[in-house]
Amino acid sequence: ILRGSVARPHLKPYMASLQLDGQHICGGFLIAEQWVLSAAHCTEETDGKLFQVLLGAHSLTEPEPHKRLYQVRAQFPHPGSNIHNNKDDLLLLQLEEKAELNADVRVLPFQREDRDVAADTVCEVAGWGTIDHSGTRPDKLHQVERPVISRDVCNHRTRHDGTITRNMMCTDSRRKDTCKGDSGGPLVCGGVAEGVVTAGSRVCGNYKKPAIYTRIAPYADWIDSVMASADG
Ligand SMILES: NCc1cccc(NC(=O)c2cccc3[nH]c(C(N)=O)cc23)c1
Repeated sequence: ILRGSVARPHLKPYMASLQLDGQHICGGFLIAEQWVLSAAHCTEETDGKLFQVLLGAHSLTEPEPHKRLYQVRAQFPHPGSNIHNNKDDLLLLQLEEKAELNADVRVLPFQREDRDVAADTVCEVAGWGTIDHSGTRPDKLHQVERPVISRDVCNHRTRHDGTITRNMMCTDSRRKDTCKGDSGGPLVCGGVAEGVVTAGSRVCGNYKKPAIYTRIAPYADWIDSVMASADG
């Protein structure tokens, strides 16, 4: 998160850190007791290894009362996701067991009504992604508020030039923005997850490249079917 602030500890109890060998790779969030939603692109450099999921954390390194690292039973990238574009950039992770819910570990509801969030709506995004252009990685969760921009503005020739589909949404990226390592985290508007951070053009903090999110509502049926099929 560029030019945001340190989040209030454990006030975003749905936040997950997807890790490999103890290193934060991507964000994610708890959508059910045994399920985390993130971005499919996060698996690009994992060489087929399964993530571990850290829940209940504010600091990535310090001991905290309800912090716990969960093993992942299975990962389900959306079948339409691919390395060449941002389409269907969603990843479902089934935890090895149900997460223990408490004050620091909570499920975040996601939007099921497929209707665009109005432009200028101020939403919030959090993550342990890089906090400056030198690529400094924070120990503590950061957050930033960003206004939604319309798909027409985001698709302007000088911005994302028509690549933003109706399954994506954008927020203004002038100065304050998401960045490397924030992918997979939720864009929260009015207490509901409306989008999932996608790296898009990988650029951070440049107003010409607004941040891109995969809208969740269009994928509610896919999410429900994967959870139902795997839960048995
Ligand atoms: N503001 C939009 C936004 C949201 C989330 C992430 C990103 N930017 C990256 O993720 C990124 C940036 C720079 C080098 C990079 N290399 C790699 C990589 N996977 O090798 C990713 C990146 C941008």
